Amino acid sequence: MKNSKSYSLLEELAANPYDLTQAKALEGRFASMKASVMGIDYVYACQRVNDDVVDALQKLADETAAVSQFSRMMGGEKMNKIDGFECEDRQVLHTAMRDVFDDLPEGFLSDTEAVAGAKTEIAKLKVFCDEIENGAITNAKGEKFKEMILVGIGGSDLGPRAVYLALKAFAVEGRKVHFISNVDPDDAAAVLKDADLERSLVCVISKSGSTLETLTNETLVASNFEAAGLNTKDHFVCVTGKDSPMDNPAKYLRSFYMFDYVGGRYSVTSMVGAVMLSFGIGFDNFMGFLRGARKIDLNSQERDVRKNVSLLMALIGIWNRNLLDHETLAVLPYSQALSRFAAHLQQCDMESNGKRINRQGEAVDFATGPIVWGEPGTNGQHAFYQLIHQSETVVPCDFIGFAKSQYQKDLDVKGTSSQQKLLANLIAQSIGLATGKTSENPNQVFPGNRPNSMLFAEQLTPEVMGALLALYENKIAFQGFIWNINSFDQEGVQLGKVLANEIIDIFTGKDVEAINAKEYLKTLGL
Ligand SMILES: O=P(O)(O)OC[C@H]1O[C@H](O)[C@H](O)[C@@H](O)[C@@H]1O
Repeated sequence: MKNSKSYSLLEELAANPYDLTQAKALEGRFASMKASVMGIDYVYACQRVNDDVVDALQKLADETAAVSQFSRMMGGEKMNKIDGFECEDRQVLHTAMRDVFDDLPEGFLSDTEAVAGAKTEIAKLKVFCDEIENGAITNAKGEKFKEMILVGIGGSDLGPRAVYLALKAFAVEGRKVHFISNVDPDDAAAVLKDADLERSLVCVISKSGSTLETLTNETLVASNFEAAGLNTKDHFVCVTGKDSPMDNPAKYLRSFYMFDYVGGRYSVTSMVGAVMLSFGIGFDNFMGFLRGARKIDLNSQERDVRKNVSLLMALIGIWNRNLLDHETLAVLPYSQALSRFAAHLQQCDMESNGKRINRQGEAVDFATGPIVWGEPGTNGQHAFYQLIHQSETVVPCDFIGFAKSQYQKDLDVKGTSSQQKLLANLIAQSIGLATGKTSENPNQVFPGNRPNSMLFAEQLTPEVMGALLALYENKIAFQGFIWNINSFDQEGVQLGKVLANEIIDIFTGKDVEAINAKEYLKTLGL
């Protein structure tokens, strides 16, 4: 990236980034610095960019062939690899999971085998949902199921949970979904205390079929069902990779499949999200969610960065990370329903781009993925906005807002509705962070030039949620393409697993060296 002509131009422009604090700095920018897709507006007027910077970012995208790499990814080229070294050497085809709408315009051609696999699983799921709905599948007493317990962790929990909470307003009447992810026994105990096991399905999700936490929790939950005299075969469904250690249809009421070319953190639009979401919000709403994601995949094929929203988000992120040297990204949804969206993006972004070597196995000499964090507004304003306004650390922010609430239950208090109060705070924060404020009192100076963007839609519907998810998934992929790193493996999680297994061996009395662990355990009295 750094040896491209466009990068040198960007470095020159970064020497004097647009000053958002100057008088009338924002005038006329909101309309001109806006890219829209599917009724979602991406407003970047409060970023420290001008047209010259955006033109240079376009050149960077072109020089690094970002959009053509995206099409090669969709077409099935093995993008998950490191040349010359042992690696996963896999295709990356999460976009094929939503390329299932024959009425949507043909974009880049998706890998046909992956699309066929997605359609097969979706058809299987539709039958399952109908059988649950019409009572063809019930518990031993002939009662319909009304709860589902999802057992999974990482990509088998974070994305599904974030999307379910985001769309809980569209929940099927009378149905509830619970989540068990942590191996901490209290996580399962709290759910099992509340759930009505007799009326519950359990959806065990593990792509590898070998994740310690999930296998442990499956056994723990199964023991509770058995203790209640319930046959797990009547209640447990499974989502795993074909032929994984968990692939055992005889053991489950139903088995659904995900594929090795769908990374865990990109798997919400595969059966990993589908089974629980279709139960929780209904199959049609799940398909609406998929449709929104597909429409973004089509928009992500635009070569013009002023029209390709996820590419524009990626490039502005690179401008902030590499040219302005800002280390983190705060995702601040002014929507309580998106309470776990930043948590999902932590895995999707940081597990994808928290890398230090490029796709040729060489150390990179620039920063890569940002530290992603965030909480819904207005709550965050009462927690960490002091730092983002006045500390020396500049935190670029992604605001997310909606004109209408999901439930449309509101009340005018002192002349404004709660939604209006929410939006007033959202827009005030975006402007305040950008323009800052001078004062004679040094303690009341707001330096401003805190870059931020706004993603804004009419309402958080299943389709808009699918679009939001894909905007960030595709942004992350574009950044990896431009940085020339492999965004699709996760070697960094292996060391912890190996060390944990060594300590588990100590607990089981096996004779292992593990000097550090033994001294640590002794110090802690364990
Ligand atoms: O779905 P599983 O195979 O159980 O994996 C669950 C998670 O395990 C690890 O943490 C991986 O780094 C994640 O990418 C994955 O989502």
